Amino acid sequence: MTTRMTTRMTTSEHVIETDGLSRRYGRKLALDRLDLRIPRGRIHAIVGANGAGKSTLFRILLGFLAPSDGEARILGRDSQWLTPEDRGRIGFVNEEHTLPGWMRVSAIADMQRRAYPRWNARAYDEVIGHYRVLPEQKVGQLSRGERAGFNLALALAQSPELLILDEPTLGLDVVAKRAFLESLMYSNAADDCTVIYCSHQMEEIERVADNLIILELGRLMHMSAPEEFCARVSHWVADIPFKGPEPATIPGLLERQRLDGLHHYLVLDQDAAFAEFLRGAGARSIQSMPVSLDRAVNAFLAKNHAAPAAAAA
Ligand SMILES: Nc1ncnc2c1ncn2[C@@H]1O[C@H](COP(=O)(O)OP(=O)(O)OP(=O)(O)O)[C@@H](O)[C@H]1O
Repeated sequence: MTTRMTTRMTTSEHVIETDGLSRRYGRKLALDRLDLRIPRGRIHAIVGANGAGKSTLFRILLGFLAPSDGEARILGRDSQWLTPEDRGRIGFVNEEHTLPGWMRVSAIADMQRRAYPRWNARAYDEVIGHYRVLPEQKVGQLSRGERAGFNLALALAQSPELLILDEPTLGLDVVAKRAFLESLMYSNAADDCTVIYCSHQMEEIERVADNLIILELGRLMHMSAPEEFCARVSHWVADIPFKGPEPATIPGLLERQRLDGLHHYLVLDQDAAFAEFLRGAGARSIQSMPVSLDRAVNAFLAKNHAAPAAAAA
């Protein structure tokens, strides 16, 4: 009795739960004992370098791939045993925007309306209204941006509890990307569901995400509000004669550069004591400044820094 109650409570709090989730492809470990809890509500961004394991994670969560070890639950269900009803509670849009090119927009929308009992025509109209998509057009005739918008309209009209967007704007130009983000951010339907947004586009993450999840080599490296992550990374500029300190001795070093005779350091988890370190290395002047999310995440990923995961929000 107690166990069942606990299970139910956990499922209402988290849309995604993985415990020791691993996935091997031959000798390659794509997910490495991943423990991830994504709370219900809001927009969660998953970022990671190429090969970090994001697509593998989604494929397991959607039940298309089996774990090698561990467990994955989505909306409280074991991802390997999803029923059609469970799947109806999950919307999924990826970069391929795979819909039959020969079918008309109106025919697909009708088909989806019949397939999903909680079909929300207002949400569909609201999102598709951002695009110049005509009902009589065939999917194959739509531009990439229109196809992305059409997919988003279909996914949101399904009234999903969870919407997974896996690089939805890949290959779109700046105008189409903006249209996609705006139609997502201003959709009332998106307010009612938890969104998981996977992208390499940091400016998109900056605009939409309430929670930033960083994966690296199949492991959880960080999870917090984006601004909290930004606060972990600082940029220091020091006027140090000659070479400056040895990289291996610089605490938290992510990235260093020498520009116009000044030493620039991007460091992780350093406070005022870092100025002391630079002074000790012979710095005559020191300046510190905040960094953008884009720079912070890119430097973090490039460094392959083995920081412990922050506590789940
Ligand atoms: N079918 C497969 N067979 C062998 N190795 C695979 C297979 N699919 C993925 N991998 C490997 O698993 C690792 C994780 O791949 P995955 O596609 O999940 O990463 P990703 O984070 O989605 O990358 P990207 O950002 O480039 O899409 C990679 O090293 C990849 O080479």
